Amino acid sequence: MRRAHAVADVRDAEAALMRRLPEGTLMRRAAAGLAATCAGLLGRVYGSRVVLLVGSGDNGGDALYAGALLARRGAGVTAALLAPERAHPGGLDALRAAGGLAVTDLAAATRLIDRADVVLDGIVGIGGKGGLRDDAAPLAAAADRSAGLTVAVDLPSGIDPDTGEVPGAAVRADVTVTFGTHKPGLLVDPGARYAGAVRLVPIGIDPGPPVLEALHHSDLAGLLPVPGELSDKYRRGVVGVVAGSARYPGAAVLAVAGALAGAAGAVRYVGPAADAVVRRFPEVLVHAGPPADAGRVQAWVIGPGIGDGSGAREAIAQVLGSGVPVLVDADGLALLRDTTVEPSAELLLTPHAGEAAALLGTDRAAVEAARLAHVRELARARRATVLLKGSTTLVADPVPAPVRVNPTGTGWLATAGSGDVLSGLAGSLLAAGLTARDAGSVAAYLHGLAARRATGVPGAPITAMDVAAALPGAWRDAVTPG
Ligand SMILES: NC(=O)C1=CN([C@@H]2O[C@H](COP(=O)(O)OP(=O)(O)OC[C@H]3O[C@@H](n4cnc5c(N)ncnc54)[C@H](O)[C@@H]3O)[C@@H](O)[C@H]2O)[C@@H](O)CC1
Ligand SMILES: Nc1ncnc2c1ncn2[C@@H]1O[C@H](COP(=O)(O)OP(=O)(O)O)[C@@H](O)[C@H]1O
Ligand SMILES: [K+]
Repeated sequence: MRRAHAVADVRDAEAALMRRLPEGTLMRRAAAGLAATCAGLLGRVYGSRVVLLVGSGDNGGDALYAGALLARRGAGVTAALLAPERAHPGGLDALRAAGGLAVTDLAAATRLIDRADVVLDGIVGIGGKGGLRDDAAPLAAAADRSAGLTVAVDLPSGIDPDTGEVPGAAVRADVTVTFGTHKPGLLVDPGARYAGAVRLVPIGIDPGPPVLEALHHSDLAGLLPVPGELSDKYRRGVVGVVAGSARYPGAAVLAVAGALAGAAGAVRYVGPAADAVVRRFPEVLVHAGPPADAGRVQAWVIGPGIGDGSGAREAIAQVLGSGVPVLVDADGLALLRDTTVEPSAELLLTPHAGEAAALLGTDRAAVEAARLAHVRELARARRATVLLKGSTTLVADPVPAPVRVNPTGTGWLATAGSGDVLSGLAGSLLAAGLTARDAGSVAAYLHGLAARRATGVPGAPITAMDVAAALPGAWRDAVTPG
């Protein structure tokens, strides 16, 4: 599991450790990791051109000490000081002693950036508030234009470390070297898009419980169910899928395709698209009446393509009161707004940003700009586990717990119907006994992995059915050791 910690907890942990260590130890550890990464990126350090963007805090100090280490190995290092009178004094002395230069003329610095092999962004780190200030923004733009690599120190300056919000201009890094632990803003869009490849340099801190966690391949085997010797299809779990309509039979087929690739022993389809479903998947049990008399299921998926007619309203009331876990997606989410039935078991909602915005009474852009805040708010308000889809998929619980962030996926997943496959898959995992939190995050992981397998390298358009077809291979990948 990859974990990210709140800035306040990082600061407390750093303070606790610093009390036990000689002064400057943590900054030296950070700078050594940073310099080693830069050296690896440069290949040959001797004769290379390195520009440091140095702000007024310890983030600039890290950059200066790393610059000193590179200068000692023969790099030509120049520091552009954004706040000359407040630049880290020890770092500045170290850089000068190693033969590096410092400039305060930012126009001159911009010209150096144009020709740099590596630009180190030490403008701000976890102390940053708001977007980049006016004097720093042109340097960030120059680094973006330069053919050299931009390496962010701790995090790209201008992104909010705790949320990933990007309120103004920000540095676009190719690589981010972060210290001690990940910061949430490095894992959540839009901030994550600015971070490039993230490398973690351990500095020995223990910041306690994380606020964000990302499943790793090695976590999947422990979460995915495996049938035992005494399993039968009912013990493995039956997932009921209420999806599709005469107008949208495809949504039913896609949700069922996802459900069949999950862990349930059987899929029971309920709705008016049974013919289309059985033609494609003869193994599915079908029922044309309401969910209440469809037979036993261990979890329901309701919503894709069901519309907003009276049958759909009745169905959602029935499944919410059924006493088994329910996943609500797509049209079902709109119906949820008017439903008075209290869910009688775990509830998992799977909105995209637009659907989440409608439930929260805000607009899509607001949700996309502050995904973490909105997914938490929706989980609290609806007392449900919420899987917010999109460029960064997040899963939040209604009770305080780290939010899960999905590390897999590809932009090619933004294709019609892929969300239906995801809801079927997650529902199938719910029926197999996973909690809403695990079902949602494991489904997002496998779905993203399947999409990557389907699109290949360098990538090409894929359909939702391609994603469903790639799920068994993704599952096998995920449980293969090593
Ligand atoms: N505290 C520690 O023990 C360690 C801290 N380290 C480094 O120290 C950093 C944190 O240092 P600081 O607490 O000094 O904070 P920062 O260096 O992140 O920034 C603080 C300074 O930046 C200014 N500032 C805030 N927002 C700004 C903006 N939008 N544009 C321009 N300037 C802005 C503030 O006025 C303040 O002077 C970490 O990110 C990390 O790089 C590392 O050396 C590891 C150890
Ligand atoms: N920019 C993106 N990058 C990665 N994945 C994305 C992106 N946009 C959407 N997705 C994923 O694609 C799927 C689309 O689901 P959804 O929005 O419900 O579409 P549909 O209703 O057509 O099925 C979700 O799994 C979502 O997380
Ligand atoms: K930085």
